[in-house]
Amino acid sequence: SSKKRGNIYLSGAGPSAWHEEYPVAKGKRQSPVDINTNKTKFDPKLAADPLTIRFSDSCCQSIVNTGISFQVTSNGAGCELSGGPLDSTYQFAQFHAHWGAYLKTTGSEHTVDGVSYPAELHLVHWNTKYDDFKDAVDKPDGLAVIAVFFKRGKEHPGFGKIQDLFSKIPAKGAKVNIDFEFNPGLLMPPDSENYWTYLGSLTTPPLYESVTWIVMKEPLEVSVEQIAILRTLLWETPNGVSQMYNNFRPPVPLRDRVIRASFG
Ligand SMILES: O[B-]1(O)OCc2ccc(NC(=S)NCc3ccccc3)cc21
Ligand SMILES: [Zn+2]
Repeated sequence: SSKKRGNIYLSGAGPSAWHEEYPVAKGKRQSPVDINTNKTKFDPKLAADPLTIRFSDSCCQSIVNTGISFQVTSNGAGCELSGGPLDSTYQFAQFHAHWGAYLKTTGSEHTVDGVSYPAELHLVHWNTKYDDFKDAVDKPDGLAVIAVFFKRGKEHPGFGKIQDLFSKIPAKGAKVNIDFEFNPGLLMPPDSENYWTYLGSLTTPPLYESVTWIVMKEPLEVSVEQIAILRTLLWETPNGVSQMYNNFRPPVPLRDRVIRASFG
């Protein structure tokens, strides 16, 4: 039943079976991938035209439980991305995350030299050459996503303000307004100059090959309790409603791609 199939990670064989319904899952520019730092290529052009990341205090409107993550949605006002690998201006649409299970080291989608982080944040932007997000979402240059790894360390009070809303979105489709100022720029690591970039895809069905990935080299520190709080979100599983975790796609083959680095 559709209820049973509700959870794309836990129904059937999970991510390894997605190709049955979405053949593009075995495509040439799928994500996530392992970032083998011995095979990345420094591109001085990326440093010559620095990535310009602009966020504002007034750009986050609401938070929703999508059934596979939380999602903070934005009308994009004053939040734009350009430069670096991008040939156009991209507007901020939403951020969400992927994470692992208690006491496990997995959780992120991208890995670095085969190593996972406990969680990975995605800040999603769409190319303003298109009319809107839905028009951009399946175009080869349609989306640009900033990925920020989470690592266990000191508490991140800013992210904590978003997590305080989790109890208000207990089930798939639940949504509340964000009635305080939250600048997503708070979620960027101290050094956001150093990143890797490559052409890839959505990491969840429909897996559109429409994403220019910008993966920050430096992780963001959050507390171990904050990682645990991610798992207090709830989702449907074949065995009923339970804690949300392991909502990540493991890395897929890089195929004929080179990951470029903005740093030497
Ligand atoms: O790979 B990601 O998890 O991180 C980056 C990212 C961006 C977007 C999505 N998926 C979306 S927006 N699907 C809904 C939708 C699907 C098709 C049309 C409109 C709307 C997933 C990811
Ligand atoms: Zn994502």
